[in-house]
Amino acid sequence: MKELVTNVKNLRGEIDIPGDKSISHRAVMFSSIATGTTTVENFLEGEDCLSTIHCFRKLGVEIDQKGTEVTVHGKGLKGLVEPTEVLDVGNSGTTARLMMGLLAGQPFHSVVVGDESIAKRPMKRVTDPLRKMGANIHGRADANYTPISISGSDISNIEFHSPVASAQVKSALLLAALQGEGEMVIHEPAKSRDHTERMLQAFGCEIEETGNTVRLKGNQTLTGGIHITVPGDISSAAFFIVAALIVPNSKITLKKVGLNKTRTGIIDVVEQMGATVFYENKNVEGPEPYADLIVETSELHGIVIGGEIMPRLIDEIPIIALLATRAKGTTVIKDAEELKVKETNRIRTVVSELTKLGANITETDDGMVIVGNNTPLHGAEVNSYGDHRIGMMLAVAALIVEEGEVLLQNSEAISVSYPNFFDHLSNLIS
Ligand SMILES: O=C(O)C1=C[C@@H](OP(=O)(O)O)[C@@H](O)[C@H](O)C1
Ligand SMILES: C=C(OP(=O)(O)O)C(=O)O
Repeated sequence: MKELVTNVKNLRGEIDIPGDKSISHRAVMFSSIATGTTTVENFLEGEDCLSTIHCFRKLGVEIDQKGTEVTVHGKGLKGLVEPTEVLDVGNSGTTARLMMGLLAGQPFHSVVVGDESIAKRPMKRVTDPLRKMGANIHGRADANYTPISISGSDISNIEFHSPVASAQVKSALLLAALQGEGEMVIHEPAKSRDHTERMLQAFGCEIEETGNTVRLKGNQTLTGGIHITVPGDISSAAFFIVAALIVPNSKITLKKVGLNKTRTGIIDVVEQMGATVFYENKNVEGPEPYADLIVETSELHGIVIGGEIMPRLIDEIPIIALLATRAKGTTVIKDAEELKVKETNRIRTVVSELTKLGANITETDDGMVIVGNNTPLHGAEVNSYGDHRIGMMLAVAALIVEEGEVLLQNSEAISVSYPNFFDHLSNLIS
């Protein structure tokens, strides 16, 4: 149980936001299946990305990791070896699903396992289209849940209309398709993050993105020997963006935050609610643009959040819900069913834990309704339920609790995506 800092007077200073989790996973995966030695800078040392490194080591890839610097000695798509142990993805849905796509086309047997939370997360969204491409996959509930076993087979590329806007599904299919015959075409109902597409191009692959559709020809090779700079994770920055907006008299700078358009929904939302985010030192030269963000305390009003923006801010909904408790009027979050299949059912855990702190928040079938008006928050015992984003949201909520103490159970989950979160937070508190 961790006692959280409460009743903070202001936040000041700057933070180097740790590397983007989605890009760090992909940097290790794609450099492992590329030729040559690739170096990665500002890799996220969170547990999820370390799980990806462990899995690729078990597939015979030599990877040197010293803090945020990683060197991957690529094996090429045909150089991976059959693992003699299970591939443990820990708490990482991204690792599980992307690995399934890659392993579907490899000429060996492998087993993907994860923790208690992973064992409840749906894998059919990947299994079903992969089977249509010829994959041989078995697991609990017709391969919906881990442990999942995969016996590699010949892959034929298909045209697929994904029922969900999910970068994990899209990326898993692209990893299988790289090894397949013919052209793969994936249509999504809304555009999901496109880090895979950008990184495949950096490794010399040809991929076409038009609207919500991607096209990739099979039998391509990845040419490594490149250097990848991972920008700061906007999903991690989001906790400090909101903290600065809601703690009185605050002004902070968040350094080198990734600004890929498929991820910046949080900035659109805070601006629609009445805040301004200022940019400095913009860098648009590499495949992933980034800039320093300056955020200060702001007056906010409630809005409706739903539709095409959802994939652009899906991981930020817990912290947006907290922000909405500080806005004038009501905020409605809809079209957020995907939150039910994350590390926890995030609609339920956000509503239950913010209710314990005194917020006026109600669960709906596809999201939540928050009546803001600066409802005072009070002390309580709360729980992350092992979900890193719920833990960080609650630590930010505690900052504005004026009376009583806030105790957080399962705070260690935060190291999944932001191991030095509490150090960064205390650096901003004078
Ligand atoms: O591809 C990725 O790196 C991710 C995609 C999203 O999941 P879905 O693809 O399930 O929407 C996101 O929630 C997750 O944190 C990371
Ligand atoms: C949903 C998340 O990650 P994953 O799906 O990789 O477990 C997240 O980081 O919020």
